[in-house]
Amino acid sequence: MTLLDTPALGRGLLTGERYLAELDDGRELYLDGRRVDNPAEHPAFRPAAEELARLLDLQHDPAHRDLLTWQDPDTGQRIARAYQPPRTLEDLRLQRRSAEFWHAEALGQHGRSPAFMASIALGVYDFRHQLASSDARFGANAEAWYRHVSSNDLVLSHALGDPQIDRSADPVDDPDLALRVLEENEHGIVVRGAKQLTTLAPLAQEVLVYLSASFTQRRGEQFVVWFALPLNTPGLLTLCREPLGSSPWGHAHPLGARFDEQDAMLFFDDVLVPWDRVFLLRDGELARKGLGRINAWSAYIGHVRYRERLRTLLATATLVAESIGVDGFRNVQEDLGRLAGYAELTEYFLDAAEARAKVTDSGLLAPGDTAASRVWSAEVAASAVEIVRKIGASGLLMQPTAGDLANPRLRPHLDRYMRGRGIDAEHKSRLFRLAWELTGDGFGQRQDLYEYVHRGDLTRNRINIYHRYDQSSVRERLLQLIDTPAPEEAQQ
Ligand SMILES: Cc1cc2nc3c(=O)[nH]c(=O)nc-3n(C[C@H](O)[C@H](O)[C@H](O)COP(=O)(O)OP(=O)(O)OC[C@H]3O[C@@H](n4cnc5c(N)ncnc54)[C@H](O)[C@@H]3O)c2cc1C
Repeated sequence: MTLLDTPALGRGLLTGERYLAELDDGRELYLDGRRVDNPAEHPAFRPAAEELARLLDLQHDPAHRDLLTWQDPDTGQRIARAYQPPRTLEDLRLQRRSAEFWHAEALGQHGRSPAFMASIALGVYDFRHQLASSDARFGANAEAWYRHVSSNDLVLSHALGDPQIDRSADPVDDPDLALRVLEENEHGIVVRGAKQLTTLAPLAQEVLVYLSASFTQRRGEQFVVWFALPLNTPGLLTLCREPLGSSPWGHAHPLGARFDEQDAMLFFDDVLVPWDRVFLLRDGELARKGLGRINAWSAYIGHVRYRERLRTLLATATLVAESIGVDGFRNVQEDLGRLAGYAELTEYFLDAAEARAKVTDSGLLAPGDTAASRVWSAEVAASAVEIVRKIGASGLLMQPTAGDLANPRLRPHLDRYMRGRGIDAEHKSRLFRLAWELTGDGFGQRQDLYEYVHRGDLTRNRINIYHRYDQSSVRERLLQLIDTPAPEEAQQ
């Protein structure tokens, strides 16, 4: 059956159980040089997969179902809220509230929540008429794929970037530098190459492959392609990075243990992409135009997550400050105020995206573009983390392990000298380890790097804002002022 025959009713909302079972799909997944048969059963992936499963189950909880899901009036089927095509401001705000719920549960640590990727699938659906203008089949494919992923509630990942081999070279001269279309045949296109860094790929069901802005401007049209594939497609290899979620030293790594989404390199070993899964081919202009369009909702959902991450950093910094009695000092309160200001600003940006929402050519309501807020988010990310590190200082490192706390010879010393203000040594060590996970250890560093780069190249984003910002009226006024003699000059 091709995607175009996808029935209007899929298998419906995922349950945690179905999600975990479907990860056992025979995909070619590698960790540390070894093939992983089933990520849901592997100790490096299981905790994060189970956390996703727990959150997916909340969609079925009568207490949350109406917020997290939407009943499609045409089919009667419930789909995840993020897959709902929004037509009114109320629809958009419900998507925001639903994402707020998920990201509050995940403390802002899920960059690739299913909702984030669902909103990109929604963007592909919204852009279908433009895709059809390039090739009628591609518009129909985009619509069928959206129906397939939304009605089956699939967990998705996305891959945009080329492998980091030589950024000064052109793929036309060395085709390994970018994923390319090797041939077109009656079944589809055959692609060869790699994509660098696809978050959640080991725990997702499908990957959407497209291009970031700079890569759409390349010379060879064979490098311009958008498509989607299940992660168990023959010839598709997924290589994981080193896991960051577990520690040999036991207690209190609550974030890494639950939220290490994994990042992966994808190798396409002459992979056949069936025609019904191709959305765009050899059209750089359209790919460039499409990037902002298909990410309109994900930028909004991504901002909801960022707000929650800032709120988590603020609450952690406050708890740490209180636990060592520095919360009353002016300089510490100033830093906490700076963090609180960041969190508050993210809320204004979300309100602005709603206030500037526009109806697209397909009739959906897309959040307004607040590109400057995305640049700002990357700019302040490091300073938000820095505040927690500054307040926690040496305590972020020097905490007893579970073994230390269980040692009767050490324990009296720990209780006496490693307690905090009003808290015992064990609670303090758990709190500070969480703060270290957020801001210092491998997991924290990964989250920090994510914050800096995941919105795309900061330099390019700043240049884009500069180019599109309308300065004409103030320029005009300044030029008039320069050309008009000042009163004292006129009298001379
Ligand atoms: C944790 C994490 C998760 C991510 N998740 C995803 C994901 O799910 N899907 C996905 O597609 N991507 C993902 N990314 C990739 C992310 O989008 C890229 O890291 C980002 O776009 C920057 O690209 P790069 O890492 O290849 O850096 P490069 O492009 O290699 O840049 C390296 C440095 O060189 C500079 N540079 C590069 N080219 C030029 C040039 N032409 N002129 C001047 N300076 C230049 C850059 O500014 C930068 O400082 C993720 C990245 C991280 C770290």
